[in-house]
Amino acid sequence: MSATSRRYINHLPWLILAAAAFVPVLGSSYAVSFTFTLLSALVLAQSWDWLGGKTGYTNLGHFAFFGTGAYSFAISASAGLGLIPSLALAALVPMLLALVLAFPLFRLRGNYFAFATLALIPLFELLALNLVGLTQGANGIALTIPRDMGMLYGLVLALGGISIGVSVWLDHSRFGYALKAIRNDEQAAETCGIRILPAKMAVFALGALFAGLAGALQAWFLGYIDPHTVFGLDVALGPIAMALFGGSGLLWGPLLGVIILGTLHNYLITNLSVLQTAAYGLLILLIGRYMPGGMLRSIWVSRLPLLSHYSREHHEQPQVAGQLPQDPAPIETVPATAVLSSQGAIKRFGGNTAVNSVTLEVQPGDVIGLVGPNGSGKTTFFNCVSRVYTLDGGRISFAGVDLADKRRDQVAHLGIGRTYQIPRPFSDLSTLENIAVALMFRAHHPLHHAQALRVAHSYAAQVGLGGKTATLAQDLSLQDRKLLELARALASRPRLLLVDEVASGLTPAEIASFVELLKTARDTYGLSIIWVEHIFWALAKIVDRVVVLEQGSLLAQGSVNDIVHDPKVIEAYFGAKGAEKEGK
Ligand SMILES: Nc1ncnc2c1ncn2[C@@H]1O[C@H](COP(=O)(O)OP(=O)(O)OP(=O)(O)O)[C@@H](O)[C@H]1O
Repeated sequence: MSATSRRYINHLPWLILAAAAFVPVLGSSYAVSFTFTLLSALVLAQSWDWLGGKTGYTNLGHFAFFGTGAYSFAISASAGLGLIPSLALAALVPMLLALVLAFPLFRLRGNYFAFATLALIPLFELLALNLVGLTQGANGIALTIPRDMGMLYGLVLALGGISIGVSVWLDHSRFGYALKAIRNDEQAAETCGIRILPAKMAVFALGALFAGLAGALQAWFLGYIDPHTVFGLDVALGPIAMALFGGSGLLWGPLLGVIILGTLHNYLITNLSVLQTAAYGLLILLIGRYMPGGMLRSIWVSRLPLLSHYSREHHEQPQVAGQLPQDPAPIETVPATAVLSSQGAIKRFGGNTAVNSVTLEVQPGDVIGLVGPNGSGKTTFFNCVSRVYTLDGGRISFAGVDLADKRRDQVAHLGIGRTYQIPRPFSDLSTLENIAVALMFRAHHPLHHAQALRVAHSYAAQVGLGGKTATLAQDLSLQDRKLLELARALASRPRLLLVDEVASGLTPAEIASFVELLKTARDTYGLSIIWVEHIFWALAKIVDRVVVLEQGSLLAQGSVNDIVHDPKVIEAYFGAKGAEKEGK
């Protein structure tokens, strides 16, 4: 196949959209109505996917915003408000509604979120039925504004094009990366400095705005709405099924789903009227069973050389020639005061006191080894510092700032970076994108997304991942994922780095090279480090002091040599007999 034909195939979806512009010129009025319905479904499916596919929240109640937009438009147009103000209200009301609903809804995750949003649809249908003064109840509203099919078609086409433009923008923007980070791991996203609730609210409201406008156009197109037409559960899930069918999270997934399922739905309605819903449902079940990621991700599409790029999510991989672009953020001077101060910190889980009155000070440039038997509270202490947990007593402050009322992203912005015992990179982002997220959302000198992606190369090279910048984090080995987490944490430019059990699962050579990396990081950035580790020989190479926890309490602290010979520590690790043996 020639390069030109290949280029056409690459731009096929845009050509399909462009072809839709000619339907009113060339097609029958039936074709215009049918394409209008498909475009309206495209706006709904595409806007649903910003929260569903990009952010990982299954919002089954997206249609509630469609209905709210339809009613806002119908009510204001019937009140003689005029086309533009009525359309503006149809955008504004669902958007404001989404912002209000976001507070209770985003307290939920996974299936709970999905079911809570599903409940919105019957709830809004009931409201529309009962707020008779506003909605005229079951009688519905007949629109007085005359139908202008040319304008309607132009508006829905523009809205469809803009909704795809928004999806493209999300793939190339800082905001889009925040959503992808949230989809992967909310806690890790916060650790990179992302404020997750406003990001989720913004994408929820944006989707509601588009759904509301689609509802307004549909109301105008139909000339009449009643509660069931715009809030009916039988139609509400259609656009979601379309996005899932085509390939949720992929740029062209919703469009493909809309074309195939929309056409099929239309065919079944006209040819199989009694069984059409059952046949449609069966087909969706079969697709879910045999192509769980949607059609575009199915093996036969992903293996076709010409179509395979449609089955992959967009990843940015700017190439850098010659010398790697260095981070423009200046290295901060090391402060004179204590970096971290824990005064009598207590954390309980029911009757289990996991951290018991721990008092500890970390001075600028200190490297501290935090050790203790399994379950002694080391990770819980880290989680208290990074505000995964709220203290039950005592106080932890960083550079004099009490962390008690800080969110996780604020803790990250103050200058605390961390890694996790089981690495938590953003699995479906590449090495480069993982690091770039930290560069985009750090407090100190945050970078624009394009620059962040270029500078990320130098952090990847620093930890030895220079040859794996395009590899998805989920495809990296355990050691590489740990290195990636270190690079991501360093890119945030922390002043204190919490490193949680890096050595487990690594070979001695890998551990030794990790120690060298930590030393370089300490010397380059003037970092303070607390390293939770069981392997004393590794700690001995770098730490200034070892702090021992046992059953949540601080048992001892001192040099590595003092600690390994301390009978209390030996007893904590090996029991009384071990201590006796060591004493002999
Ligand atoms: N979320 C939680 N809910 C209930 N108990 C918890 C929770 N997290 C930790 N614990 C308990 O707190 C205690 C300390 O656990 P923690 O993971 O902090 O120990 P650790 O010293 O890091 O252990 P390891 O070396 O095995 O990682 C343990 O008894 C653990 O079971």
